[in-house]
Amino acid sequence: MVARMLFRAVIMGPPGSGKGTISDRIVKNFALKHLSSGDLLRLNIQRKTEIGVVAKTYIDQGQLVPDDVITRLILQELNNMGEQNWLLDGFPRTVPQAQALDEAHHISTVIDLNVPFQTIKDRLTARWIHPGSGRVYNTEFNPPKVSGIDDITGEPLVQRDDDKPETVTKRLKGYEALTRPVLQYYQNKGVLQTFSGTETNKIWPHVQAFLRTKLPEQP
Ligand SMILES: Nc1nc2c(ncn2[C@@H]2O[C@H](COP(=O)(O)OP(=O)(O)O)[C@@H](O)[C@H]2O)c(=O)[nH]1
Ligand SMILES: Nc1ncnc2c1ncn2[C@@H]1O[C@H](COP(=O)(O)OP(=O)(O)O)[C@@H](O)[C@H]1O
Repeated sequence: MVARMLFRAVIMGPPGSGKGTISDRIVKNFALKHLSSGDLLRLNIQRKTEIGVVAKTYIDQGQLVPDDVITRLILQELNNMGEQNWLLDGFPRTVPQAQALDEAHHISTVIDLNVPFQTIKDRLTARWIHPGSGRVYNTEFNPPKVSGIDDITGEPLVQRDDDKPETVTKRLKGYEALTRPVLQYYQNKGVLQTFSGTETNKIWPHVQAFLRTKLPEQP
């Protein structure tokens, strides 16, 4: 029997580069499961789990959560997902995380969103999220139908504590120091696909065309 090739992909890019927005479009067009480390951490914070309490102290400071904490959380979640195609968003963010992921799974594709930092700073102050689902809005780019209210549930939207301008600057510095080397790591493995631009609507068709070469599109 021939084993079915599973699609195991990662989407990377600085905070606010559009990983969540593009992941949503990917999930709507292709059959795969999306796992966002940020959403998972925020869920743990909301539920006040042990991991959530620890993670919050780092996230609110604009720092990365320690490698061992996030790696355990994500690898466990991937195990629960079993034999499915998946897209990991926000993990790995350091070389040790990428190495730990490699030991557990073969990653065939890494989508890198290369968006200039100035573009990002402007976007993040206008970001609003629905904490229950992780749905993301932007007061300019994709505003909710009713200001401050989630389109689907009617529940209130919130701004993320870590989207304050000074915290965003810290997160971007952390990205340069700790996450940029991960791009090199995947480049060396020959799996990195970089998509550059300042607008999601212009980047998305290129990502979609690329994925069509890898996965069947859903009707
Ligand atoms: N102005 C503008 N905002 C965008 C664009 N693409 C995404 N956004 C918004 O920018 C913010 C960051 O996007 P998100 O997908 O959350 O990025 P992530 O942090 O990489 O997951 C959100 O508020 C999005 O709605 C775009 O092309 N233009
Ligand atoms: N792989 C990870 N390693 C360490 N910390 C993480 C990781 N993923 C998320 N975090 C923490 O959660 C915060 C929010 O993550 P995320 O929602 O992915 O941010 P963004 O979408 O803006 O890049 C990060 O700033 C970081 O503190």
